[in-house]
Amino acid sequence: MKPINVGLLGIGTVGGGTFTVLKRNEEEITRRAGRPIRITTVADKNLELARSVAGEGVKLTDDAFSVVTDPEIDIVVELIGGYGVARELVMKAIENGKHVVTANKALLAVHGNEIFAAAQKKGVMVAFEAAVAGGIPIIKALREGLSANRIQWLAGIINGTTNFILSEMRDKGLPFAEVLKEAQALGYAEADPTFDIEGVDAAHKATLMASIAFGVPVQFDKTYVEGITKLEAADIKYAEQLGYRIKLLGIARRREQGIELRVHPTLIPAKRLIANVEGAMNAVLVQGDAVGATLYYGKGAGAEPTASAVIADLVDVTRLHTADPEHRVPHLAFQPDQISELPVLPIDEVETSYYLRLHVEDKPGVLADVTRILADQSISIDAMLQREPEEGEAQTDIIILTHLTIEKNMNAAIAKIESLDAVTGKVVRLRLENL
Ligand SMILES: NC(=O)C1=CN([C@@H]2O[C@H](COP(=O)(O)OP(=O)(O)OC[C@H]3O[C@@H](n4cnc5c(N)ncnc54)[C@H](OP(=O)(O)O)[C@@H]3O)[C@@H](O)[C@H]2O)C=CC1
Ligand SMILES: N[C@@H](CC=O)C(=O)O
Ligand code: NA
Repeated sequence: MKPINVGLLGIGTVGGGTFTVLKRNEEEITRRAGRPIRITTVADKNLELARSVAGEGVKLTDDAFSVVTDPEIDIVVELIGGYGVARELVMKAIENGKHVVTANKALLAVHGNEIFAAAQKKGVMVAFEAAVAGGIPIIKALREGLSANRIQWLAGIINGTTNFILSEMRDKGLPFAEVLKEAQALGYAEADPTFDIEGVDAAHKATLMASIAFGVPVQFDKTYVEGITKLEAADIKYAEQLGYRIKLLGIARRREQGIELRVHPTLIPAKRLIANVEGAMNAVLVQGDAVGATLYYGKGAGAEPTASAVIADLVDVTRLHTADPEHRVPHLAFQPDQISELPVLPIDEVETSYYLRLHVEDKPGVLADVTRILADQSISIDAMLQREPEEGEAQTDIIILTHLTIEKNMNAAIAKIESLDAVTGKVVRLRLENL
């Protein structure tokens, strides 16, 4: 059968992995797709590197635009990354009637509405399994496997770099900067690693999952984002003492008034499966009304795990490209004319439990003042831990875990607690989910 022709843009970590796996498993992939999938052209800025990965028999160019306009190319695989040239290339590819496969979550989280609308109009597919949780087929699960369900919430460890950093810091006591360098060397980190450590990459992925789960437009600008750079070793230690682990979670939850969409370090009970996801591994929990809780676990970054998702998309697109565009699974799972208006709630309206660390003077009455302030905001306490002050020490830490409350009530309580004379410095506040 006539091969389907693929143009690959960017032969770095994921592009290289895609090339290797496609070649290694060529026979099985062909049998699954129904026809050979051939990368006929590769565009990369570094032609020497491209030649060393692609070998002979593949056309090489440093002009990616010549690939997206090439009439011989059926599918464009965009693995350059970023919002700049990648956006122009994807839009141009769509304009030229090419299907697109991309791992670029940043691009889709920011420009997804425009890109999916253009693809829909042109009758082409934009497939992006690799963009969320790398090799884990979470897009497939959300778009197709769980289509009978009203999805209530999802929560995931969806950034391998930060999970790797948190694991190595906790288990080996290594410093942040050293572990980040290792994550970069292993190919996990984004070109700009602040995207990883400041939670932006996880927010891109959470944004995409929320749109598919709830049938709302892609709204990265409404997502609350907090990374791991302000996390302190003391809080990781106190959390452990109270039976919790801290993970950077992407959370999307349906509430009556709207959708919670947030990324932040989160305390999770240490016994839960998701609390034990270590290193660069990813895991996503999805709660559907019919199926209950489901958990997806695997490698969320790295050359071949991500290539696994890119190639699965290539197989899907190869199978479906002759199908009537109206009868394909919609990009965001719901029919485009039935996208919901349900708003994304501001962080002030989010409902969660909290971990608070207060640095206080060790004198009578402080605790009574703090508990009164919390009670005034209708916040009830679940657990408390007070560190015994060392010999001669005048100050100590109090750790408080609360039951569910609304973020704005917690903000008001924290402001009042910080104004107490006996409380020094800022109150450390982390969110806690009893998933
Ligand atoms: N690495 C991972 O584990 C994962 C990555 N992703 C996503 O996959 C995409 C690719 O990531 P990754 O492979 O890690 O990135 P790399 O930086 O390793 O690869 C990108 C490649 O594209 C090349 N490139 C840059 N600009 C152009 C251009 N204008 N024309 C042609 N080639 C160009 C780069 O060349 P040069 O180096 O010379 O600039 C490089 O070889 C990103 O969107 C990323 O977010 C998704 C999941 C996991
Ligand atoms: N930088 C990302 C790569 C995959 O999306 C991560 O660390 O998870
Ligand atoms: Na995936």
